Amino acid sequence: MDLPKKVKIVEVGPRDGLQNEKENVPAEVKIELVNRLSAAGFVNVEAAAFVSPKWVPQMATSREVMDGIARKPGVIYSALTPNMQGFEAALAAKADEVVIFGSASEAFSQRNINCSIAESIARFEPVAKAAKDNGVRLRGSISTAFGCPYQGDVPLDAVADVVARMRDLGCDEIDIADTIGVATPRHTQAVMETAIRAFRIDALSGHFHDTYGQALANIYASLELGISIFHSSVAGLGGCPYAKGATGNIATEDVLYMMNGLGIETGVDLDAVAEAGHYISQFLGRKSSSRAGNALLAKRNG
Ligand SMILES: CC(C)(COP(=O)([O-])OP(=O)([O-])OC[C@H]1O[C@@H](n2cnc3c(N)ncnc32)[C@H](O)[C@@H]1OP(=O)([O-])[O-])[C@@H](O)C(=O)NCCC(=O)NCCSC(=O)C[C@@](C)(O)CC(=O)[O-]
Repeated sequence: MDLPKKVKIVEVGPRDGLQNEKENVPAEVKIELVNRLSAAGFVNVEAAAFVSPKWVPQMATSREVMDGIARKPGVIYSALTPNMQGFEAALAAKADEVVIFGSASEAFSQRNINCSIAESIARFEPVAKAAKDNGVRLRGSISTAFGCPYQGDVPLDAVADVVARMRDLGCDEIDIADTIGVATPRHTQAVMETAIRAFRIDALSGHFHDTYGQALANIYASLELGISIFHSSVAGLGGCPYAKGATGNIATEDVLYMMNGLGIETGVDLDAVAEAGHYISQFLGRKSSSRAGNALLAKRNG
């Protein structure tokens, strides 16, 4: 199959990327980051999570962030919402899209959202209905679709089951997430083919962490199947608080460099993203983990 000519990159750095930072990242820094990212051309930026601040303290500034960003017309600003309390907060903060986040592994579901998979779907039902009633886009995210830090292997049937449940809730888009970055290309294709049998291919996305350095290869393997939505984090920020040792998402700059080389349109300005990556890395006091981002900045600086 030919590779897609155009892909959508969902920038998840301000949420997935920063949620695990030990040091408090002030709202104004997050706001500046989101503004730089929307200016760079992303049509979807994951900016907030309305979750319990006891569970994920870094996301406690989500309302401030949503209130402070300069909204660019046409950009979808997304927020995670595990339950109705989160949905009400996201609605009040004018999120364009809410994300219900479940798991293909029972053990991870318990650690991450303190309930079983079946209980999580029951919690998502009113959120999904409220999203539809209020004209808010609904995205479903499925963690540990390729492996679980607590349970190990995750069967394909378990992924198919959660994709079907998210579909039946009315999700506009469904993310297949490699939370701990263990997938390899053929495994990626097996999981994605399973998801494609249960949901529209043009609304399925790949969310790859880069723990074992496989994320770009997994994105390429997904492109070969026709998947055309991918998540990534500027400067490769991130890690999940409930997946010890897992590194960040694949760096956005690296994905853009590959897409540009393949002649696949993204609508995003790689240099502007590299600058945004430099901005947040300087704030955090460490080097960006994006190879392409670092190479571009080194070239710029002579
Ligand atoms: C789901 C809960 C809330 C259940 O947590 P719980 O303790 O079972 O919930 P509860 O309903 O019993 O409520 C307990 C307390 O939490 C409060 N609470 C309850 N809900 C909310 C809310 N929405 N916003 C703010 N506060 C809330 C509630 O008000 C109460 O406060 P208290 O009376 O004790 O003061 C909790 O487990 C939680 O917040 N977990 C957060 C998990 C999380 O954010 N994980 C990281 C994001 S997922 C991820 O990164 C993976 C992804 C998406 O990127 C894809 C991938 O790579 O895999």
